Amino acid sequence: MFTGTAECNLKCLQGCDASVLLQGNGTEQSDPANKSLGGFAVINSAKRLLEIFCPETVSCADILALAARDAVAITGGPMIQIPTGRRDGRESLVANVRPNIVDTSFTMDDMIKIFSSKGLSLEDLVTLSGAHTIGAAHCSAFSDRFQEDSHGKLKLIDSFLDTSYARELMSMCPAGASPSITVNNDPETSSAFDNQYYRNLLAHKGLFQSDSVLLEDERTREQVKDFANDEGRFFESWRQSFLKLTSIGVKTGEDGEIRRFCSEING
Ligand code: HEM
Ligand SMILES: [Ca+2]
Repeated sequence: MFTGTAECNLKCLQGCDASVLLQGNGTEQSDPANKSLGGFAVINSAKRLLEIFCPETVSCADILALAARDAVAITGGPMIQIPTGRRDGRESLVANVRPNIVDTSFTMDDMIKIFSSKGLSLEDLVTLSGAHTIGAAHCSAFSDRFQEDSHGKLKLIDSFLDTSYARELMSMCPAGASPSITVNNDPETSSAFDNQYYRNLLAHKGLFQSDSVLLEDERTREQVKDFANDEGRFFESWRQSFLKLTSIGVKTGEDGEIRRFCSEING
């Protein structure tokens, strides 16, 4: 018991306190970076059940951390025991989002800065980026890495991207495509939590610029190779980094509250 939340993607702004679940004008959900977040209904219904059987005991921050933990295990990743006892925040401000999250256009130095401000190391950055072995992304998150010329031919903007992969991405995300289209983060095994993400990086098939840079930069290249060659090493590192991620700025004691509904603070 704690005595943070895996709002993965480092959406732990004032600590992992489920602030991202709060609805209303000007909350964190109003930032475009949070537009694609989903699963709120699942968290809310878990909370509703818990309130029936065990009222005002389990925080939304714990539910979120445990859900992220379980998502990894269910898709074949390591099962990790994590402490509980996080309390929920009472504040959620859109202005706090931008300064605290990594954008896909960030350089390695930018990423290091944000990660270290949360107590996360370079090794944590490489490890936690491995979450992109599952899930999907909207075209807008990577479409600036290539262009389609007037003859429909590929023009590579980011030369670090594999040409045939870029061509595939371009055909899935043609100019003028619907903004709701999504593409798998891991083109090989998008529903399996495995080390394929790192193999993709070696093949220059990292979907986001922020993924590719992990191979490009010599400070992280060896770790990428290591994880690509040895899934056990990735999983072991994941256990440690995930535990750190879910412990960032946890509220305990008199700090925060146990929300009755995850989408709103207690009255
Ligand atoms: C290192 C900086 C990171 C950047 C720049 C980044 C960026 C992104 C972007 C742009 C998307 C696609 C969103 C969309 O278009 O819908 C995404 C998806 C995703 N990210 Fe990250 N991310 C980062 C780190 C992380 C971390 C640390 C985790 C978890 C530990 C994570 C887990 C995920 C997952 C699971 C998805 C797929 C979501 C889905 O399928 O709906 N990411 N990320
Ligand atoms: Ca995978």
